[in-house]
Amino acid sequence: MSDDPVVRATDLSKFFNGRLVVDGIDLEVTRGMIYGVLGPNGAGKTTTLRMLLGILEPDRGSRAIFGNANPRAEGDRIGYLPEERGLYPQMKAREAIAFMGALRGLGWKEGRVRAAEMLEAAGLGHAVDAKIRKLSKGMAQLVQLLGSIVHRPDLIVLDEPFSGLDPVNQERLEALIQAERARGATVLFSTHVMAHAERLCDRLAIIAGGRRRFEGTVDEARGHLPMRALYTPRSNAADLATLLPADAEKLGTAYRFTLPHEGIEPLLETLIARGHGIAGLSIERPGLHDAFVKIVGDTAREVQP
Ligand SMILES: Nc1ncnc2c1ncn2[C@@H]1O[C@H](COP(=O)(O)OP(=O)(O)OP(=O)(O)O)[C@@H](O)[C@H]1O
Repeated sequence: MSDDPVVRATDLSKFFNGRLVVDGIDLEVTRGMIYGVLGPNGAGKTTTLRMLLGILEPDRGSRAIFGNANPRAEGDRIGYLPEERGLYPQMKAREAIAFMGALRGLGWKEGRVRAAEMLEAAGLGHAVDAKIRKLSKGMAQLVQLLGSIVHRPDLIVLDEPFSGLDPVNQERLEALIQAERARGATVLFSTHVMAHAERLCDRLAIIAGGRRRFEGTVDEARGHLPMRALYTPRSNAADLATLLPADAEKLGTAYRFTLPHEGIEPLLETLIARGHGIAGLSIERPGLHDAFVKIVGDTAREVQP
C-alpha cells in the first residue's frame, strides 16, 4: 500500500463565467479518515468535490486520488453520492443497488446479496423489494447511497448526504459512515449542518467564498472562540449587570458571557462579596456551529467593501 494520501489537492481553482468560484483550495485526506468539507450555500463545495473526482477539470492547481492525477481511472475504488439524486423509479431497491454496483464492476448476484444485507443493516429491510417510486424521498436517497458504496470502495465521497433526511435517517447515515470507516474506507463528505461534522469528522475544512478559511480538527475549530460561562445568581439585584462582562446576555434567570482573560475567580469573589451568590455555574466550550458562524462571518466582513 502506497504512502500517498487518499486525496490530495493543491491550489485547486475554478472559474465559472469569469468568476473565481473555487480559489486555491489545498486539501489532504489520509487513509481511514472521515473528512468534512464545510461551507455555506454557494461556498464552492460541490465544485471542489467534482474537481477532486475528475468530473470537472480545474483551471489552476492539481489533485490526485490514491496518488493518481487522473481520478477517473480510479473509479472502481471510489463511491460517490452526487448532489443530484436520482434512481430508476420502476426498479426495486435491491435491484437499484445491485445495478449501481454492476456499473462499478460488481457481479449482479453478489450485488443483490449485498444489497439485501445492507438494506437490512441500515434498518430498511422492509424496503428490499419495494419499487423506488414507492419510497419516500429520504429512503430513496439512502438507497442511492447504498448503491454508491455496494462495491466496497476505498474512498467514499458524499455531497450533502444529510440534506433531505429526517432525524432517524440522519442517524442511520451517521452509523453507516462510521461502519464504512470501520471497514477501512476513507470518507469525504460535504455539509452545511455542523452537528454531523462535529460528531463524525477527524478533520475538516471550512470553505467560504471559494477559499479555504480553516483546516484542522473539530477541537481546533472550536478554539477560534473563547470559552463561555453560564452563571445563575441567587439574587438578581440591580447592580448585577454592571458587575458582569460587557457581553453578558440574559437567558431566563442566568447570564452567559465570555470567560474573562484573568479567569472567573476574581469575578466570582466580587459577586459573592456583593451578595449575589452562585445558584449555578458552568463553563461552556463553544460548539462547532458557533465556530463556523465566526469563521464564515469573519470572511463575510473581510470581503465586504
Ligand atoms: N456549472 C456552473 N456554471 C456556473 N456557475 C456555477 C456552476 N456550478 C456552480 N456555479 C456557481 O459556483 C458557486 C459555487 O457553487 P457550488 O455548487 O460549488 O457551491 P456549494 O458550496 O456546493 O453550494 P450549495 O451548498 O448551495 O450546494 C455558486 O455561486 C454557483 O452558483
